[in-house]
Amino acid sequence: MKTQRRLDKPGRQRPQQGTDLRPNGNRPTWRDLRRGLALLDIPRDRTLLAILAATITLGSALALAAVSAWLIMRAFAMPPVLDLTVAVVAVRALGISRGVFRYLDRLATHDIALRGTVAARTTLYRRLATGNPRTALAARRGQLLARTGEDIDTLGETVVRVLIPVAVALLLALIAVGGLALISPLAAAILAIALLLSGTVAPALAARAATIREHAADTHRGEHRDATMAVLDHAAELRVTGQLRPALDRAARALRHTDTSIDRAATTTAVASATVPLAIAASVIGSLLIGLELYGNGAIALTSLGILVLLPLAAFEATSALPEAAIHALRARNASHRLLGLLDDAGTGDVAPVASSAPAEGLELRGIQHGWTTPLAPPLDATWPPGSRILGTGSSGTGKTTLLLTLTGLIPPLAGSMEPGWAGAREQSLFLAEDAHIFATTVRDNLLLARGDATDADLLAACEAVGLGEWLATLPDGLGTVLEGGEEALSGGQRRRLLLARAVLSPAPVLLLDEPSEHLDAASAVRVLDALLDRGSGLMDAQRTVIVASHLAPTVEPDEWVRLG
Ligand SMILES: Nc1ncnc2c1ncn2[C@@H]1O[C@H](COP(=O)(O)OP(=O)(O)OP(=O)(O)O)[C@@H](O)[C@H]1O
Repeated sequence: MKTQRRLDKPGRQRPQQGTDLRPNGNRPTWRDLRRGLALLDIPRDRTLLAILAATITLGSALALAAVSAWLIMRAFAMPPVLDLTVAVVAVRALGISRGVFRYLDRLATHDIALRGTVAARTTLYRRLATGNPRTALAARRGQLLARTGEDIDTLGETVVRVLIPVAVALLLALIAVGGLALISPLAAAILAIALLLSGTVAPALAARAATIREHAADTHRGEHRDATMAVLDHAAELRVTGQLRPALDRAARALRHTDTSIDRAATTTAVASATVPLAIAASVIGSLLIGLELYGNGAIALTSLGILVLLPLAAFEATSALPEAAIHALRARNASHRLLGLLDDAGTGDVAPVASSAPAEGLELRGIQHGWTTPLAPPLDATWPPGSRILGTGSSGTGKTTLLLTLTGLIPPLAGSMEPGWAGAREQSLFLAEDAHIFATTVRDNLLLARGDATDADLLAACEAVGLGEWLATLPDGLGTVLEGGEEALSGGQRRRLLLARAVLSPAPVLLLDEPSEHLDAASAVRVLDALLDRGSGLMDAQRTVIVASHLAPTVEPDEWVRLG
């Protein structure tokens, strides 16, 4: 009995949510985060500037607290007003410098983060483009988007949310403790301990709570959802086989575990949240008691007593950002782990990109078996000299696209070999995927992708050859017309023809086209297929090898049929 739905095509792995385990099962580590941060290429000098600006920002708050305390206490003694003016001006200056330096700090940190994400994205794109093509082909589109989008953003934010705040908290703690030590070393020691506790215990607890929550979301909530869906989808069968009660119990148990985990996470979060105010209270009360005693003995002035009490309040501003930093560090560690999975899978990026001017050598297949995990067809032996016209047919899912990807050298075959080899195949061929991208730019730029040095006359001739001449004549700016929204600006048939024009323009000696007639009306579809398979049609140079995958039957006879399923 089928109790679980499988939505993916067989062979494709569903990624886990949250704490993403790599396919080989290993878990994210802090080393992953270090390697991930290296991708950001963080410049040392800019980072130091950002830390300086952020420290001055919070340092201004600290100094503001000290000067205000002094001012309050001094004003209490009602001195001549001129005694207070310097302090009053200092309070204003510190208030302004705080705002100014916060702005500079934001500019500097965001600059580092944004440059970092650009660097990481460039590395990832380059690796995907030039590394093992199977990595990008096997990943689902959503997965790639998440890695290149969200995960790299999370990694970039680590600069703003973790690295700079931790460095600033450390610096500020040193300054505050040092400043307080000038008045009372004992009060400074208490402040140091309180800062250490709130800077380590609270972040550790916050991170622990986040891990518990994530684990609950990954496992128990997933179990609950699966068990509930099984009951909802198969209640009748489960009742007949006596499995309904155990299935309901399973769902209830998973829900209980989810609730327990969430409660545990909430308790841990509550303790983490209480740690910082408790540390502040301990430090302030300690300072007050020490200060009162010192003041009573005449060892310090009233103004120093004020500073002793108010300074610790401001000293915790930097540490209070650390629990959030710890949670983000965990998130960035997981993102880094997923990214590195993709990068490592893609390899070192030393596979040559497709060069389209290689001479045609033809193809010689010896026992090729194509497939992702298991062979999709019996071994294929063939000799296709330059200029061959080959048609791969078969119903949906029989492996036509996979065969083309294999012959282009984009995914390795499960068995067999090919002349001119896989790198050679990549160099001499152009694969035109069914869903090849149309960019939201001009018609010209969309065509120049296939051959950068083509003239407007070449582009117009290619459009004419694929039946886009009339359409092009109606466009306001002809080749210069921008396709707003990319493929949304085109009908399905126009899109196919534009892709076909790319194939016509491309100088690659071997062309592999996946369903080139899709979305065309029935008569045009067969006409296009015939033109591709007929060497004399003039659509493609007679010396180019054209391999087409299609579920349609042409009216001309190709040089060879490859029948799949
Ligand atoms: N990226 C992938 N990763 C793993 N398996 C895949 C992948 N793409 C396709 N497959 C599997 O390979 C098999 C053949 O798929 P393929 O897309 O080659 O068939 P097709 O004949 O081109 O189908 P269609 O006519 O529907 O496009 C299917 O079982 C499919 O699930």
